[in-house]
Parts: sequence; structure tokens; C-alpha cells
Amino acid sequence: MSSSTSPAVPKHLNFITGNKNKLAEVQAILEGVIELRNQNVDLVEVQGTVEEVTIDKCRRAAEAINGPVLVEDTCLCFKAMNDLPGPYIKWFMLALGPLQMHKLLEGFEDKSAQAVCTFGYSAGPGHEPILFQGRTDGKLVQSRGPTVFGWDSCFEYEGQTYAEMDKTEKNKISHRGKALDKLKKWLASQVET
Ligand SMILES: O=c1nc[nH]c2c1ncn2[C@H]1C[C@H](O)[C@@H](COP(=O)(O)OP(=O)(O)OP(=O)(O)O)O1
Ligand SMILES: [Mg+2]
Repeated sequence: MSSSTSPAVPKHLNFITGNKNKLAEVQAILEGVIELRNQNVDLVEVQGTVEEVTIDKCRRAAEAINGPVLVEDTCLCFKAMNDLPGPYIKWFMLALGPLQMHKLLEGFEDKSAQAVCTFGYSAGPGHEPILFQGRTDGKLVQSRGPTVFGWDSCFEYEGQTYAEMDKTEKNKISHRGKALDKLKKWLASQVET
């Protein structure tokens, strides 16, 4: 799912995010692979599909800093709700918090949830963003574990919520870890050519 216009091999990645927990995970996963820098630019987030939101976010970020950028958008999709809230999960988090999130599916038998992470890399303004996506299937449960990072405590994967796992364990199986595996493969292929 990538489209590109011959981007230069990045020597470092400028990850544009205002979310410290995301940044910490991405830093841990890319440790020793590539240098990560961070800028917090307040970006408008449009409505649309997961991919459209990330592509737009990436273009705006590249224009805002006038250079190469990495951005990421995270979705939480409920099967019973035909994949909503999806990219709008942030607003549900802000309104309900992790302790009440499970109530969204109270009227449904199917508690299936999918965490989706989509990174976008752009070599700069005018360069088409390249996308790297990872998905992890789980279910929405009543909050268990520390409520440090977003909906970690109400997303259960194989019997444990993300919040109950240690970070290394989460990063191995997470939506973000899987997306970054693809980014790493792409970086390696860029170096070889
Ligand atoms: O692994 C995760 N585990 C639990 N919660 C998570 C995770 N990853 C993102 N989240 C939360 C943060 C925000 O409430 C929403 C995504 O919204 P999203 O726009 O991607 O994040 P954001 O606005 O916090 O940061 P950014 O500046 O990169 O857009 O889900
Ligand atoms: Mg955001």
C-alpha cells in the first residue's frame, strides 16, 4: 500500500506527534535502527478513512516543517459498530476515559476490536506519503491495569490488556510494532538500492 516519488534515503526520522507515550514506544522500537527526532506540531486531523486521515496529516506536517516527516495515526475499530470509532477514538477517549470505554459495546454481544496504526512518511512538501500499517485483533474489556496510555487498559489481546503487558511484550505484538516492522523493512531496502 505504498506510492512513492523516489524519496531520498532518510538519515533520521522527524516524528511529528504531540503524544509522549506514542513517542516513547516508537523510540524504543526504532532504537539502534535509525535516529528519531521529534517535533510537536498541532495538526488539523480531517475526517475520512484511516488512510486518508494519515495521508492528509503527513502532507500537513511536511508543509508545516518544510521537510521530511514521519507521522502516525491510531484507530480503534469495533466490529459491532462497523469499525467506528476508528480514527475518531481520540474524542471518545477524551469524553469517556479508559474506565468507561467498555460501555460503548454494552448493548452488543460482539466485543471484537481491532487496533490499527498507520505511519506516513513524506520526503517533504509535494512528495506523496508512503504508508506503513499494522493491525492487532483483540477485544474491548472493562479497564484492567494502569491507565497510563490511552485505551491500553481496555484493549485485551490474548487474555491480557495492553496495560497489563510489559512494554517490550506490547511492542512485539502491537499495531504499532507491526507497522514499524514494515517501516524498518522499507528503510533496509532503501539503504541497499
Ligand atoms: O497504543 C496505544 N494504546 C492506547 N491508546 C493509544 C495508543 N495509540 C494511540 N492511542 C490513543 C491516543 C489518542 O487518544 C488516540 C489516537 O489518536 P491520534 O490522533 O493517533 O493520537 P494523538 O492525537 O494523541 O497524537 P498525534 O499528535 O500523533 O496525532 O488513541
Ligand atoms: Mg492526533
